[in-house]
Amino acid sequence: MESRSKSNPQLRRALCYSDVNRQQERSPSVIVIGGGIAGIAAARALHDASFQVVLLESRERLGGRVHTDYSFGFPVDLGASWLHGVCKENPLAPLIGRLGLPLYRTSGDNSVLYDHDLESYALFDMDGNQVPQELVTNVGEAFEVILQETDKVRQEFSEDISILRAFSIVFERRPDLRLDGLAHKVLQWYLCRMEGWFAADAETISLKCWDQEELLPGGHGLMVRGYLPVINTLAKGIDIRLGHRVTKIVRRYNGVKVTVENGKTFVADAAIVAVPLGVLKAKTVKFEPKLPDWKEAAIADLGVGIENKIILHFEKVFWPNVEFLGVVAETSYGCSYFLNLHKATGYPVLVYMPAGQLARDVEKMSDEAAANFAFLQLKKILPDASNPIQYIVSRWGTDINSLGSYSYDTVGKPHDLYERLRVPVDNLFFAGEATSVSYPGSVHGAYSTGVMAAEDCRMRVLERYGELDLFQPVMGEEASVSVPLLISRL
Ligand SMILES: Cc1cc2nc3c(=O)[nH]c(=O)nc-3n(C[C@H](O)[C@H](O)[C@H](O)COP(=O)(O)OP(=O)(O)OC[C@H]3O[C@@H](n4cnc5c(N)ncnc54)[C@H](O)[C@@H]3O)c2cc1C
Repeated sequence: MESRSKSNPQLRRALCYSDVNRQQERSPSVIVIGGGIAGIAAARALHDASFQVVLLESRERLGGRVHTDYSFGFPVDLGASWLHGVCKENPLAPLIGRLGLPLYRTSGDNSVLYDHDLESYALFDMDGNQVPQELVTNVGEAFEVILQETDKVRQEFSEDISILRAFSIVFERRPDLRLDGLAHKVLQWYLCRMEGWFAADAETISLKCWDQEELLPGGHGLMVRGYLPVINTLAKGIDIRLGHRVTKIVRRYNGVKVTVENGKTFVADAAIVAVPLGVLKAKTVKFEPKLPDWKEAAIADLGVGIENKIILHFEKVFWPNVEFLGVVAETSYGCSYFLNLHKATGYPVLVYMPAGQLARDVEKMSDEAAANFAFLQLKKILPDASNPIQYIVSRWGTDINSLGSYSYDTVGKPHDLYERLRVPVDNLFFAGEATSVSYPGSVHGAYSTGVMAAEDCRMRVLERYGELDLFQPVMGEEASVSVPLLISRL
């Protein structure tokens, strides 16, 4: 047979063709739904493990809640912009290091409360007077004591309550911790930043669970050139279909059938569902048979918060040379936060970041009104501020591709919801930030869930094929190459 094929090129071609065909028939296949960091990480891993992979993404762009915009002529992130955990243990560190992407560290602290070091705090009252640094530091320390006291409340109460309720119990018990005047407003600002971390208001954040996520060492670093290069690198060579909004996922014992908006269908051995929690909550993707009750309950019970960015581009810098400008107020709702991108990138840009109810209210405005609103907050502290020359407004809460910014624990719901969201259902695997038990609401957490779902899927599919040793493990050489991170503080 072999010698015959050598002597007859036509027959040899035919054999090769049928070999390829057979190989392709045998090659396990997976559909990845959602082209955010989690979906792309899963697709990359399975592609590298010789699976046939197709990734279906509803938008006309990749990245999801990683969205680097270049319309100002330089990169600005409308979604994620920090690497939380600037250290080699961060699962994204090898890739960021290899790409030589610089990071600007805003904080060396590993807490969820401080994404900026205390010395870079520049807070102002509504009249534009800067709050003395000593007061900012003292109130910061008082805030930590209050949180320690809330821990005692947590131990005593069998039922979960909100962070806000816990604060008022602490103030009833420890009147000495109550602050007045300017100090009270600074405290509200700290609360406002805490709400920003969860993208939710203090009256909805769970006292039992607020500090359950893990924090990597190394503090918080801004991706100076934006997050998109990470997405683009991971996506290289993958069969990606943009503008493919999935509407239905049918699972059978021998595979899955996925339907997109225009009626086109895709079949494969398994699927990885990496759409946001907000999209799952909205039930715009139908599952057949329906998802088990425990999965549906987890989708319903886990919270999804809103944080937005209003990015203001000015002709030149007219603000103080600090990492951020904060406006303190009587309530956390009234406080403001402007990230000074000029510090990290050299471009004259301020990013206003409302969260929770304020973010929801700002989303009801037109882009122009939202940009004006942000500018008015700035005018309160810098009356001579010149008008922005350009602006961009994000709408993560109402965008049908996200329907929220990131997940958080709401009052009275168990912390194991993240795990329940992750657990596969037959040949459906789940990935995305809301399935990350250790690092929910983050890019590196979402990335890890993609890699993990890919590994679970690979094992499951290959067990069925009975060919476990034929394919490479999903974590290939990339993970082992270590290049140090480029970290700066200008
Ligand atoms: C304003 C903001 C600031 C943030 N800041 C930070 C930060 O500084 N650092 C950090 O670590 N994290 C941050 N995060 C969180 C981080 O961005 C997310 O945790 C992470 O990007 C989520 O990735 P994902 O893959 O789980 O989801 P996504 O990125 O949302 O990906 C899901 C994908 O599914 C697609 N999709 C939706 N519906 C369908 C459908 N029916 N069919 C097909 N595709 C569909 C979406 O278009 C999207 O591309 C921030 C988020 C926001 C919104």
